[in-house]
Amino acid sequence: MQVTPQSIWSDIVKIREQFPLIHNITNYVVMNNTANALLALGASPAMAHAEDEVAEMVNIANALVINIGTLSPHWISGMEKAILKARELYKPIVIDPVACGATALRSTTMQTLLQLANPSVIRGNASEIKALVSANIKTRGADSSECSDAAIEDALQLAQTYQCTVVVSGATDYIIDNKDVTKIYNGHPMMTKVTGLGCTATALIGAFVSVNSDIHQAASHAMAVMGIAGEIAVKKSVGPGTLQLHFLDTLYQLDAQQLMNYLKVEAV
Ligand SMILES: Nc1ncnc2c1ncn2[C@@H]1O[C@H](COP(=O)(O)OP(=O)(O)O)[C@@H](O)[C@H]1O
Ligand SMILES: Cc1ncsc1CCOP(=O)(O)O
Ligand SMILES: [Mg+2]
Repeated sequence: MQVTPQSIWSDIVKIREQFPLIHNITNYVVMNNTANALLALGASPAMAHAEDEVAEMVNIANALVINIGTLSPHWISGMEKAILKARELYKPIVIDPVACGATALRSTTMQTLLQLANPSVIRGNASEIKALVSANIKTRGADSSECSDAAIEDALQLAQTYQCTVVVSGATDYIIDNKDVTKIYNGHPMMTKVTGLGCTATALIGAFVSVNSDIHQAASHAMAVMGIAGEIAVKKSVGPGTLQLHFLDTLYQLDAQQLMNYLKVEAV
């Protein structure tokens, strides 16, 4: 398994040709942004959380993204139904444990959903990944209070527990499973000043796993695209407001040459 400009580009072409439907049960804060990011990449987003329709939506979707950013009881039931249907149909499930460790509701819900889901990928920042492993870790909210390097051991443990790929995002993005560790060095600190770019990363992972069954490679491709689009967009931006706009436009215009010019990856 390698992560190269060519391997990333090959997946982007597939996404743009196949227009995969990505079903997101996500949060109020980022719904619009993540839908737009999926469209800009070339995928087709659907945001649906009602208990009465999620199974039908999963039925036609190519991947399911579960994000616990703004939880409530009915949403949790919807997430459970969607997960059960996705498992029945062998569709990939990607999980974002937003602010896990900040409140008991988030931590307990996440444990229940993870056991139910058998996820393909869990993507969080360092604080969230650590909180998933140790119940005594308390986080301050959606933003990480630690560097991604601090969660490598926890990510490995999580990957072993759920037999899945774990992504820890941050200055360096770590993509970790039982066998491989991939590090992506792309990105820019200003990305942490735009709410929802972590959730966007998780949604893009959904798009990549829908066209690439090598889950570790697909997740690495998504994080590389996030970082590269972020870096290019920052150059055109004067702050987080314009970064949000330029990020979408850059994603839409991303080409093979830019991947060659910008990719900074290391496989361990
Ligand atoms: N210090 C940083 N330097 C470069 N890129 C970063 C940095 N922090 C986060 N990113 C990038 O921002 C995106 C969102 O990641 P992150 O901020 O860790 O997620 P979250 O919003 O869930 O906390 C990712 O693509 C990540 O690579
Ligand atoms: C701020 C906030 N609060 C609940 S969900 C959410 C968005 C978090 O998005 P991200 O983790 O991608 O910054
Ligand atoms: Mg997040």
